[in-house]
Amino acid sequence: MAVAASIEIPPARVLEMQDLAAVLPKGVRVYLPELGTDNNETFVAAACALRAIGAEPVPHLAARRIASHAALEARVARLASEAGVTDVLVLAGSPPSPEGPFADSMKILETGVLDRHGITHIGVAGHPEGSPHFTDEVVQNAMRWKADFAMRSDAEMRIVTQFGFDVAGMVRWSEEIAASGITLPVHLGFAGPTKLRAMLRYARSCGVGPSMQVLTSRGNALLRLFAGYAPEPLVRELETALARMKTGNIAQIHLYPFGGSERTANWLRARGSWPEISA
Ligand SMILES: NC(=O)C1=CN([C@@H]2O[C@H](COP(=O)(O)OP(=O)(O)OC[C@H]3O[C@@H](n4cnc5c(N)ncnc54)[C@H](O)[C@@H]3O)[C@@H](O)[C@H]2O)C=CC1
Ligand SMILES: Nc1nc(=O)c2c([nH]1)NC[C@@H]1CN(c3ccc(C(=O)N[C@@H](CCC(=O)O)C(=O)O)cc3)CN21
Repeated sequence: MAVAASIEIPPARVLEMQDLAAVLPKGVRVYLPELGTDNNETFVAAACALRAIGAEPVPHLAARRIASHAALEARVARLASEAGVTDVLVLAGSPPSPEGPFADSMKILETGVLDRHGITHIGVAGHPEGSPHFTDEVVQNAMRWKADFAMRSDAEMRIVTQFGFDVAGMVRWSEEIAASGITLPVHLGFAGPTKLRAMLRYARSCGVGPSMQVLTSRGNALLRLFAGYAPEPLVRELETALARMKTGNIAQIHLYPFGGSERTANWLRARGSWPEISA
């Protein structure tokens, strides 16, 4: 069976899209990344547009980009009250040093602000292949902290991973965290079908490194130089693995289209990852 999928589309792009309802099915989670370029107005408008077609807006809250407690409160309050947002993804965010009082996702979670505004679902980041920005120990401690927070919190939490290309590694990592007692569902990140050049540029800027070797070793199937990058073989490989897995923590996949939102959406629909979820 086709694995279910969510998608990530920058808020400004959501507002530009001509016929959202034709591109996105009801019930699908649409993450709104914080790229440091969109203000509250744009985030709220994009979340409202998604809500209006029956999709589930999931704005990112990037800790390092939030200037103050008041700014955090204002963003969450508006998203919740004006767009009915109940689901967010809390991340460190890209800046190497914080712009305000929040250095990491934990600092946001512990404010209680999400709870106060009726956020019932929270995603946090997972890093199956580590990151050049921090050590494995740092990321493991963070994962443990997030799992402990999930036990204290009323919100339903999940792990959303950075995109990668090494499916065997992602599956192994998911099994390892389950074995270590972290029972949160995992949504595995993949780059959507897009221009090769765009995908490579983002992989570089997002610090996706080790699993890039899979791309070169798998050659033609993934990297069709003229057609671009196609994730279908990786997602097929995941579906085969899922059918055999004992731990059931891999709940779905999350797509990063990097400029190819419609293309990613059309591919997900065509492959059966987007059955229409009735309201
Ligand atoms: N959908 C998306 O946009 C995704 C983005 N990411 C990115 O992965 C990075 C890590 O984020 P999280 O796992 O949410 O971290 P986090 O906020 O959960 O923090 C975990 C630990 O890593 C440290 N840390 C995080 N970023 C750091 C950096 N740039 N330099 C040094 N230490 C750092 C924190 O201080 C903390 O100890 C962020 O840049 C985030 O934006 C990861 C997954 C998905
Ligand atoms: N460490 C890290 N930092 C990040 O900023 C980051 C990650 N990881 N992981 C993935 C997410 C998703 N990111 C992005 C980055 C750019 C666009 C973006 O600007 N898209 C435009 C232009 C695309 C193009 O290059 O053509 C769009 O219109 O979709 C979307 C998502 C950045 N993200």
